[in-house]
Amino acid sequence: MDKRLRIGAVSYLNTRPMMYGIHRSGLMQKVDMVADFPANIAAMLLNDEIDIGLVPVAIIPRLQEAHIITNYCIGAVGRVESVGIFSEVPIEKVEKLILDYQSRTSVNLARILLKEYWKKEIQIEQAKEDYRHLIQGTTAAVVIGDRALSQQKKSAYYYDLSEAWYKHTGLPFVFAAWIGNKPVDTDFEDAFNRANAYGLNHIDEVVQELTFADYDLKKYYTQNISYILDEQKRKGLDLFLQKLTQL
Ligand SMILES: C=C(O[C@@H]1C=C(C(=O)O)C=C[C@H]1O)C(=O)O
Repeated sequence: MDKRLRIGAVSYLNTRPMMYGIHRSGLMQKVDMVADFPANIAAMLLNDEIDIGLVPVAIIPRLQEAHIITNYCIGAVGRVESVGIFSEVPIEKVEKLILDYQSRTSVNLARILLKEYWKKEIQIEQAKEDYRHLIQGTTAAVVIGDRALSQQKKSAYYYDLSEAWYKHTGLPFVFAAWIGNKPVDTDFEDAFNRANAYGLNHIDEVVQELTFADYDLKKYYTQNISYILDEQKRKGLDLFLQKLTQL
């Protein structure tokens, strides 16, 4: 039986190098791809509407089975530039934090860092729809993805959560990884690895296809997002999952 695999990916700019490789590989004849914001891809994997997703790692404990596949992820070693707390006042003065409805990992990272790194208790509110106009006075918000790259031009203060994590733990951070909710055939995983690698080896071509005024994408893909899921990233991921249970 030849069942098509259903794959979900994050629709942000940060996945474009991976998508470049996947779309140019033979895999597209074997899979159905959907793209959406991270919280929606997470819900699809949890509901078994997809078999593999580039999902926020914070949902790993909620999956009955979580198989991390490929050697690639959406990670960062230090500043990521697209995940942060935005505010009009310094963090010491912030009284309320609104959490991005598109995120599952970074909103929990913000809560961990507020507790352990900034050592600050504040009122937390979950956003339901666009909320960035509410960043005013002592109300701050977590914003992720392309909107965060643009928000840096608008808000007076930006606290990069990957940088804060690095200062706090000395480890890289993994935001999202390719995760299957059932075992994945090794031939498929090998081909998927090659497809991701192909895209990451063609960053100049990826950048040429895109127009984005608010940030230098070549810099974003080569100095901010760190795509290789190596030992240090796995350590960072394990530590994050451990801290998540203590929230
Ligand atoms: C680095 C990023 O990582 C993202 C953050 C996620 C989250 O907070 O749940 C999920 C997927 C990633 O694409 C970003 O969006 O800028």
